[in-house]
Amino acid sequence: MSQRNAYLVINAGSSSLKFCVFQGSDAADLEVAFTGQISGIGTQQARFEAKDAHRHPLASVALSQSDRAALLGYLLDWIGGQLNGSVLVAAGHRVVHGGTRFSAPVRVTPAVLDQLEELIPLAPLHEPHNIAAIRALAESYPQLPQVACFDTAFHQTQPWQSQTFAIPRALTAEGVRRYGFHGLSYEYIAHQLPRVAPELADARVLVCHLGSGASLCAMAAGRSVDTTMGFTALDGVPMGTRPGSIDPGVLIYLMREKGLGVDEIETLLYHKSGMLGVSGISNDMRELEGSDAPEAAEAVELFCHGVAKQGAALAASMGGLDAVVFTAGVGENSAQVRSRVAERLEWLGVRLDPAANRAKATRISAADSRVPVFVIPTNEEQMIARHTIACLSTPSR
Ligand SMILES: Nc1ncnc2c1ncn2[C@@H]1O[C@H](COP(=O)(O)OP(=O)(O)O)[C@@H](O)[C@H]1O
Ligand SMILES: CC(=O)OP(=O)(O)O
Ligand SMILES: [Mg+2]
Repeated sequence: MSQRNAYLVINAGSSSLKFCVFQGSDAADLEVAFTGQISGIGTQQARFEAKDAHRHPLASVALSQSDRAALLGYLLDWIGGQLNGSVLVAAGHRVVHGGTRFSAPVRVTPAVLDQLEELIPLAPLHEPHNIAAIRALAESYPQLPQVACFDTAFHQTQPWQSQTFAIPRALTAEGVRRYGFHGLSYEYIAHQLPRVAPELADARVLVCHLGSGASLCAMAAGRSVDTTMGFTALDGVPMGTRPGSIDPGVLIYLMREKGLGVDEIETLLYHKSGMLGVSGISNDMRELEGSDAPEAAEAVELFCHGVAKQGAALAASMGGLDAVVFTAGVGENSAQVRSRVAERLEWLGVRLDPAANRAKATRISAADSRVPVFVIPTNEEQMIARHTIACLSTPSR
C-alpha cells in the first residue's frame, strides 16, 4: 500500500490560529483530512475546535493556556496525534507581508526567517505570529520542509499607479509603496470564479474580502489591478479593530497635541479602532448586527459606506465593472452587509435578488442586474497547499 502524504497548512492570525491538514500525493488530488482553529488567543477564552473532512466535530475544548507559544505546542501535539499513519511531508504558511523581496512562495531557510523578521514593523499584527508558527514547527519537526506563501504576492501584477504613494521618489525606491494583502484569498477567487461563471474569465471584477481584516481587490482577467490595503494592512475600508483609510493629519495631531507615542498610535490603529472603536461594543459583525445600540448600527453603517465608496473607486481603476464577488467571514455570511453595499452600487448596475441574497446562493444578483453578483467562500488554505507542493517541486526555489 502506498504511503499517504500529509501537508499541514497554518494560517496564523492576530487572534486565531487556523490550520488544515491535506492528504494526497500531488496538488491535483489533495483532499482535506481535518481542519480547525484556536480562536480567542490573548483572551481568557481561547478555544480549540477541529472537524474532519465531513465537517464532523473532532474536538471542541476551552483552553486554559493563553500564551501563544503554549497554544502552538498544544496544536502541534494534537495534529501529530491525528495523522493516523500518514506522513507529514511539508508545511505551508500564510505569511502576510513579503515586502519587496518576496513576490512568490519561498522555501523557508534560516536566512529567509531573518528576512521575514525584518518585515515585522510592516505587519505587526500578523507577521510575528506567522514567524512564531514556522519556528515552532521547525522545533517539533526539524527536517520538515516549510514554505512561506505571501498575502502580498498576488498584487505584483498591479500597474505602478496603483502601487505608488505620491511621496518623494527616494522613499518609493526604498520600498515605501502600496503592497496590498489578502492575496491568497483573491488568488483562490480568481481560480474559482471562472468555474462558477466561465463567461467572466476576462471580466473586470470587484472582489470584496470582508473578514476581521477587510479589503477590496480590482481584478481584471484574474489579475490584481488595484486594492484598498497599502503599505500595511491598515489602509482601505474600516475593519474589526482597524480604521481603514484615515487622514494622516489625524496622527500628527494626536502625536503633537495629545502627546501620543508611536506605540500608543500603533495600538490605537491596530487594536482599538474600526468597528470596535466606533461601536464601543465589539469588533464582531455578528454581535453588532444583533445589538440594538445606535453605536452598533453606526459602526455597520460606516463599514458599508466605506466598502461601497472604495468599491466604486476600484471600478474606476478597472475602467468599469462587470461583476462583484463577496467573500470571507462577513462577505460570506452577512446578507445585510451585502445588501447595503449593493444598494449603494446600484448606479453602477448592481441589483440583488433579496431572496437569493438571504439564502446565500452562489449568484445573488437579480435577473435584470447588469452586473452579476456572487458569494464565493474563500479558501486560503487550499491555495497555500497548492503553492507549497509547487514550490517544493521546483528545484530553483
Ligand atoms: N453569520 C454571520 N453574520 C455576520 N458576520 C459574520 C457571520 N459569521 C462570521 N461573521 C463575521 O466574520 C468576521 C470574521 O471573518 P474571517 O474571515 O473569519 O476573519 P479573519 O480570517 O480575518 O479572522 C467576524 O467579524 C464575524 O463576526
Ligand atoms: C492582512 C489581513 O488583514 O489579514 P486578516 O484579515 O487575517 O487580519
Ligand atoms: Mg482571514
